[in-house]
Amino acid sequence: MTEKRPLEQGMRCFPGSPLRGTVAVPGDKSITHRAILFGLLAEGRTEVSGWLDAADCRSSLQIARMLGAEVAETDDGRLIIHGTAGNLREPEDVLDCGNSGTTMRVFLGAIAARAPFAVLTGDGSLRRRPMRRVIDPLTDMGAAISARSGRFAPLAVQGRALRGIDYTLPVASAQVKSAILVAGLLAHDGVTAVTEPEATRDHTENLLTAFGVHVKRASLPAGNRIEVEPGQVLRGAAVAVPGDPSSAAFLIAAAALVPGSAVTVTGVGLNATRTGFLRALGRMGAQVELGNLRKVSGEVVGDITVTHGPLTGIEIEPAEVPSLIDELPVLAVLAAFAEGTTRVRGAAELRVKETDRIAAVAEGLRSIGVQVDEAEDGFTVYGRGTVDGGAVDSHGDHRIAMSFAVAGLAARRGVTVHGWDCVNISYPSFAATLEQLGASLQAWSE
Ligand SMILES: O=C(O)C1=C[C@@H](OP(=O)(O)O)[C@@H](O)[C@H](O)C1
Ligand SMILES: C=C(OP(=O)(O)O)C(=O)O
Repeated sequence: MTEKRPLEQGMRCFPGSPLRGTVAVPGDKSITHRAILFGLLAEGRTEVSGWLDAADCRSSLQIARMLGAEVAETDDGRLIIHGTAGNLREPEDVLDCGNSGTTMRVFLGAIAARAPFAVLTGDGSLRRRPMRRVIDPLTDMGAAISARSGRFAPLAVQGRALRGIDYTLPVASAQVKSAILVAGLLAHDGVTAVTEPEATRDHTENLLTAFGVHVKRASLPAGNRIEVEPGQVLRGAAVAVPGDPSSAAFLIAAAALVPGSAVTVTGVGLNATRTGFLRALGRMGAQVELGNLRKVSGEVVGDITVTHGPLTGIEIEPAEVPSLIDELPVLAVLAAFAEGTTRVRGAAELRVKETDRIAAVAEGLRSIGVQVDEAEDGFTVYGRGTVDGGAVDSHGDHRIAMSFAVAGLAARRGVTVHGWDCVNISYPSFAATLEQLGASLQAWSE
């Protein structure tokens, strides 16, 4: 799990003054990836405001350019994309997805249907993540994809005319759902239908609609069924990306933990497939208020205000896991400061993220004096109201680094996070925003 990483930043996070103020968070990572991909596939001009300028989305942007999109970045932070109308160019070099699972899996759906030949790779973490989950259904659609050891990146793809598929997701994954829907849309013939037994984030469905695609959605006893007909043209669109609720979760958690805090995070995406963390926090007894609710580019957006207060342990049920999957590490930190036991089950997917997040959460919590049990599909945290502190390894995983930074703001001795650079994957301004709210942090080079 540990890789030697040269010249990284570390971060010391101390308990101190209350966190107070009103801040915004950077754009939603999932929506930014999709806006870039659909801008590449569309006919005409796509304008993306509020996009997430962070390493993962830069991987998507670079790949979109290599596949033929013309992209300009304006001084006021918009992307102007001139699309290819689905005629992808053969990239001259390997497509580097960096650390981004979403880039590799979702772009693969388009590449398998339309790029003459392409090779996708990524960093050491991404090259260990499972790819059969996208390779198998795309192969059933007629795709020609070769993978290292049959299941890992690098992936070599020879574009083919694909046919539609009727597919039930074996794992609740929005990335897999999106890859299949995109491939289905670009297929030569046949309707594509995806059934998801558990609801996953539906930004692909919402954004395709904004690009003029007819997406049929039904809620059936077996789960959501989403259908697309091939041959539909994506038309360039104006997309306003809301703030990322998964990034906001760290600020919200910090405000809930640090005595005397009151923080408002504005313009956050509140799509119900993403708000499981807020619901869980409410069950823990936190004071969470939503305001200024509105709809922007097909997504519900609003402001979240959180004030500090005592928390109690809760149960996270398997069915709610997809709605808070990326927030589970920071929820584990909240659980450590709560009174009582918090149990998470049905979250085996955490083991195949940027690192094994179950192992990393358990190791990190133990390093700061918290009792925790690991299960194959989750963890149990024994909260005692207070936490001692210590030093934690991020394992190069942005969500682990930020979760333990939050712990440091409330732990008696603070927390030192080794391997801080990875925060640039999704939230480069995280430390600056915490400091703006009044947090005490100290960076150093390792
Ligand atoms: O579709 C997406 O944008 C994402 C889906 C989730 O992954 P899975 O599809 O692997 O569940 C999530 O963990 C990831 O951060 C982003
Ligand atoms: C799992 C994540 O992203 P990805 O799968 O795109 O690497 C994440 O951001 O927590």
